[in-house]
Amino acid sequence: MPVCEVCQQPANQTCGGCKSVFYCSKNHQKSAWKDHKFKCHPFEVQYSKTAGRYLVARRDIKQGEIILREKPCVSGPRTACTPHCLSCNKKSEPIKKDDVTDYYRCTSCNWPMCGKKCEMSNVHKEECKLMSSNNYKCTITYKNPEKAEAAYCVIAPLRTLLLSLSNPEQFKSIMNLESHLKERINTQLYRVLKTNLVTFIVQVLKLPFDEETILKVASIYDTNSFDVRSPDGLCRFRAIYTTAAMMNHNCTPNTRHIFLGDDYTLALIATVPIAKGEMLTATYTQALWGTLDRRKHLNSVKCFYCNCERCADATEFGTYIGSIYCSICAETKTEDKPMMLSTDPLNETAPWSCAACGHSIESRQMFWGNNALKQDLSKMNKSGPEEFEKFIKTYSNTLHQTNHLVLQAKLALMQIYGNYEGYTLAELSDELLKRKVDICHELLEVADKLEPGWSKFRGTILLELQAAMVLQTKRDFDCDKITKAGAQDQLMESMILLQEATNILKVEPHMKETLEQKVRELSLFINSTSCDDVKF
Ligand SMILES: C[S@@+](CC[C@H](N)C(=O)[O-])C[C@H]1O[C@@H](n2cnc3c(N)ncnc32)[C@H](O)[C@@H]1O
Repeated sequence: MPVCEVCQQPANQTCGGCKSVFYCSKNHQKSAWKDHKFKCHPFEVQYSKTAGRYLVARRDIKQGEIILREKPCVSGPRTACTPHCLSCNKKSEPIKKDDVTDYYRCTSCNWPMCGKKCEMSNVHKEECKLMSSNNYKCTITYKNPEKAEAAYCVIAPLRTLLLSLSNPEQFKSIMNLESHLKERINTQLYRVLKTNLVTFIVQVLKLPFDEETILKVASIYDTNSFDVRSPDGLCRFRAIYTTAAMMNHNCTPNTRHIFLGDDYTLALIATVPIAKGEMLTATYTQALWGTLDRRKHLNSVKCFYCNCERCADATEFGTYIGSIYCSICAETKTEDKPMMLSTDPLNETAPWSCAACGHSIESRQMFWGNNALKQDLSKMNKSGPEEFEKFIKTYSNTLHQTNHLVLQAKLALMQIYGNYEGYTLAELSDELLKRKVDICHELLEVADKLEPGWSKFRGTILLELQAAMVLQTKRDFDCDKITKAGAQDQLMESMILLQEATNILKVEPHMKETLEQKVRELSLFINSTSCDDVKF
């Protein structure tokens, strides 16, 4: 018989939030809430030999439910980044004084900061005192503001090490996280850290930590930290959330996370219904990467090979996102040209072959080909559609319509058509408007398979799609391509998409009001179309 959390007497009522504690009465549940609310999670930590600790649902979790809210335990700049303020993490803006351009700098330690307020902030106080008392001054110069500065690699580990004095409990919980130091220690990055970071902590700041502890902290960051960005994209840093860090990876995750408020509280959201006993998963990679790239990335930055259902399926749930057309069968005139597929997707060295003609290539050739085209994509002029459209056309004999590189080009096009200068929705020709709608449909079909449910990816596509569809309906009606009843049906269809986009995205910072406004505007418009004399 379970016992009451408060009085230890037999209890038959359970907390509905976590289903893990019991109470004998409503009164005792109420009195315990002020402490329990910080521990009331609908999940628990379990362990497996192959994947370490992971989170499992203790009860059924609804789609869209916020599963966890957690404040960062510790945070700091990324290992190498362009100058950012050490306090508010905002990208540093140069200022011009007496013909000299430079950043505002902390008057004690010389690190680029925003101004006096940031310089005096609590987050910077301790590290600044320590650096100044050891006569250390930051040597970053204002030369190339876009250069990633390796000097930033010392700050986040330093802050974590200082926690051992100011908050030993928190320090302990961080040191308890997976580090993979053994796998990282002989890498190029850790050889550099051994010189830079360890020297800085031990010799410059004269702190009493050994090399292993210092590198373990760096390694814990690399394994567990979240890449945090402010909604406007100006602030970027990494932070450790010790509970969320228990979440394992899956290439088709069932959660997504957002950062809320000035303190960047992490909110974890269920993107699909999660049944009691199921693992809660996040993705540590990109949905629009093929299996070869995802598994290589996970192995190099998180030290494991993913063996999830998507990785094990050579077709990646029928999307064929990592595949290319067979070069031997390329001339086939049919709609379904044969594709090259990995003969063993969980083995990155396995050859790729064509089921139709048996032609086979080494996986390294796939890597090289992917890398070369990825480089092309990354260098493209992102302010207009021309280069992305040309890319898709140029490689249409090799890359099929849902190949990952083509999808990345289409994602860029979805954003450009309808949003960029010269390509706003109203400025798009009928042909380009149709192009936008078609691209959105294609991306949505892939998103439904690879990031289903309430993922941000699906929400964003739905929002773009409905806006383009509404305009297309107006234009089609105005030139008598469709009847009024047909137009109303299409608008209702757009409304369904908009409502789903709203459900998915309204939790994102600053999105709720804009989305609700869009729903109001579209419903007013739909109502107005029922008048007899309507002109759309
Ligand atoms: C952020 S931690 C997650 C919690 C971790 N399992 C632990 O015990 O602390 C990331 C590490 O978990 C492990 N991991 C996460 N997802 C995994 C998966 N799908 N398969 C195997 N290991 C995984 C890897 O060791 C990875 O570096």
